[in-house]
Amino acid sequence: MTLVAGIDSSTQSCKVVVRDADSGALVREGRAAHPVGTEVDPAAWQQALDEAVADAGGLDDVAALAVGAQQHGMVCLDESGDVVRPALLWNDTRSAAAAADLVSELGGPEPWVDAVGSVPVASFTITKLRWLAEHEPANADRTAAVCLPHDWLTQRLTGGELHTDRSDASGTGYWSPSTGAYREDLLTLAFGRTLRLPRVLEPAAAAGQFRSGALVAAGAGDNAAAALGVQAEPGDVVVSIGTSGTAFASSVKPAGSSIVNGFADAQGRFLPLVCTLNAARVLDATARMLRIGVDELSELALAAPAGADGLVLVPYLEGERTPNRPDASGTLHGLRLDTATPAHLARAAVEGLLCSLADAVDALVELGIPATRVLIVGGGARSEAVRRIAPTVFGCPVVVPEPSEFVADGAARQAAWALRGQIDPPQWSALTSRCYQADPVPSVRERYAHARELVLDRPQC
Ligand SMILES: Nc1ncnc2c1ncn2[C@@H]1O[C@H](COP(=O)(O)OP(=O)(O)O)[C@@H](O)[C@H]1O
Ligand SMILES: O=C(CO)[C@@H](O)[C@H](O)COP(=O)(O)O
Repeated sequence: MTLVAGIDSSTQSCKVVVRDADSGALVREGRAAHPVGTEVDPAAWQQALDEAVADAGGLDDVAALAVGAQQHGMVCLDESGDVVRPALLWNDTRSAAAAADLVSELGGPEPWVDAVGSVPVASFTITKLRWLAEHEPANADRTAAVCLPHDWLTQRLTGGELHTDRSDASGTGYWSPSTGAYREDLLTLAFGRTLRLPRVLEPAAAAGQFRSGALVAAGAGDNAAAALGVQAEPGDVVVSIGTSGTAFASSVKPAGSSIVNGFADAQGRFLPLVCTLNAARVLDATARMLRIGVDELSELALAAPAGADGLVLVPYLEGERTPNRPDASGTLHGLRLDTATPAHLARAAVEGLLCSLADAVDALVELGIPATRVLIVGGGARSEAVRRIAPTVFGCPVVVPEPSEFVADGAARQAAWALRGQIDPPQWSALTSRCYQADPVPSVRERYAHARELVLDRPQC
């Protein structure tokens, strides 16, 4: 049996899967936690990767591997390749003002969509570089190269040059998915000068070799890797409920708007995507407030009536990216004596999270992306309440594949593809999934849409 490994270095943890290159069957897996926070020393990712690899029984017997990782994070390197400062992650909103400045300096949102497929918000690397130039000039001066989490880890595995792939390059704000070229003029606009950038590899290319001799494939941003992992079909919109909430679909043409990020995918196509900052951790936070676990939260939510008798949670607990409200806070509307119960709060949390993701799916549909099926993946998809309430909010049946580490799975599938050198990725066994159906309850989204406009920004401290 030929083995391949896939790595998911995501916001909260690092996961490793080892699979059969031909059938995709899972052979073994491992994981390790990442530090909390939106600013992380990349050495912590390396340490978690080493622990997760050990937990997965090592990689000595794999023939190829690839890294999927959280998108956008800014890893600055000096002339010797050493890290200049802790990486700023995709969910760090300190560069929100820099993002607004950059949008206006280029003449508004449309020129950005034309140039790089997306309008940069605080998540995008380019806005973090502007922030660095403005707030930490000494660190900016020391910076000779910039790369993303998957690029950095890939380089640590190969010991060679910096490489990236189309999907992660498309989240920087200085690479165009339409032309496949860097926009060093935009990097210069943001940072004042250009920097050494990773070489952008085609989907099935190799970045180098691991110390064991195994092939290291190009890797990808985590959402593009998940798209490879779920083997989505045309008409499928994938909704991922991890630390971030994302809705995305594969597209043969580039597609972006002021709300939809026009990313590239990991198969030579495109991946229009909408991302929110608040997803599975909305459930974690609500469970914490109620002093219960997420399984009990799910039971409570299912015990309350649809619409929670008018209690609405707008879940902007980390500010928000879509809509672009970096300073917003979460808000609870409709509190009355009868709705002041744990079950109502649990229901409002699940419905609020799902309403924000239904808005994300709508933004894709408005751009002409077909949504025949909605597939739900990510840690939050393990919640029975999420699965059963989702069709009432989305207004359509939802398909939930048997839980798996889809980002790591997609990275493993890419590794098998690069190893075999075929035109298309290998077709692995179809996923087992379950379809959830329920009557839509449109009033839930209507009330949420009203409440969404009423959130307050966090007070300045
Ligand atoms: N049964 C569950 N119900 C609700 N949330 C869950 C459940 N299992 C895991 N989670 C949540 O999923 C999140 C992790 O999901 P994951 O997709 O691995 O995130 P990421 O890739 O961003 O690190 C955590 O916040 C965790 O609490
Ligand atoms: O910023 C985005 C997508 O644009 C996020 O989806 C990150 O890629 C983080 O992903 P998770 O850790 O939540 O999987």
